[in-house]
Amino acid sequence: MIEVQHLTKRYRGGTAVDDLSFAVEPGRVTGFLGPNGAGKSTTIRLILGLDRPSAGSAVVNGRPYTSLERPLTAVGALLDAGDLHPTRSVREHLRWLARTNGIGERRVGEVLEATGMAGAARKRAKTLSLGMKQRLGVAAALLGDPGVLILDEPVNGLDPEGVVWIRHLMKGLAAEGRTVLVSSHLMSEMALTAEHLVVIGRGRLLADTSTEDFIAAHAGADGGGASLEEAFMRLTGASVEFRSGGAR
Ligand SMILES: Nc1ncnc2c1ncn2[C@@H]1O[C@H](COP(=O)(O)OP(=O)(O)OP(=O)(O)O)[C@@H](O)[C@H]1O
Repeated sequence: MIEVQHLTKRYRGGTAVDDLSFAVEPGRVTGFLGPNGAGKSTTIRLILGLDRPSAGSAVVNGRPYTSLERPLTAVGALLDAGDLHPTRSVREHLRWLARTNGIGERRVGEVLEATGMAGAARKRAKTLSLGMKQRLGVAAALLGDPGVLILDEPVNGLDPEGVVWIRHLMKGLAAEGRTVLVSSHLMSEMALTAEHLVVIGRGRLLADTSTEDFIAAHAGADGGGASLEEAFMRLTGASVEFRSGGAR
């Protein structure tokens, strides 16, 4: 379980996360949505102890991430899939992570199989496609068999087979009773994957509800046939900071 309470992060230029409170429950996939610049990545960085909050707190299983003894066995995270040592191979990267977290060698083989990366185990990081880097990032997140998974834009760069694979993977992890928080801009994919949504805009909480209720609550005047994309755009319209010319 992830609990965020009155979380605030101010930068010189403004406030990225503004008095944000929500909880991510185990046993379901929670989609973390918001327009560009809404504060999703900053919130995730604060949960993972990669940044310090200006105020408020974020805890995983009741404890700040930085106080977890073997963090990879509690929380698996995919942030920037490109953040790899360029000349290290796929297997070496996972071995290094396993070694530094007290995780046995056998688990490396298991996550390579689980992510479809076994055939690419000897490839160097710099030669991987974006989709393969994403798969390696997911493999690293799964390495410690954690009860909590945080995935920032995991669908980026995946081919259609990969999109279906990650969808089933996330649902399967949630069905095992794990806590799964996933950020994405792909509303059609989120509609298929996330049972619950936390939606933010300009660093503030806009909605914390089931996907079904979210769509129903923000349906158009006629009420029928609304998609998650339409509901999202209706709710976040006022929070969008970057709008392309000609867009409504
Ligand atoms: N290190 C930083 N210094 C200053 N401002 C920052 C920093 N990191 C993020 N911000 C600002 O905080 C706000 C939130 O950014 P963040 O990356 O968290 O949004 P996001 O919801 O993840 O956006 P996107 O969907 O585009 O990835 C933005 O206005 C961004 O410019």
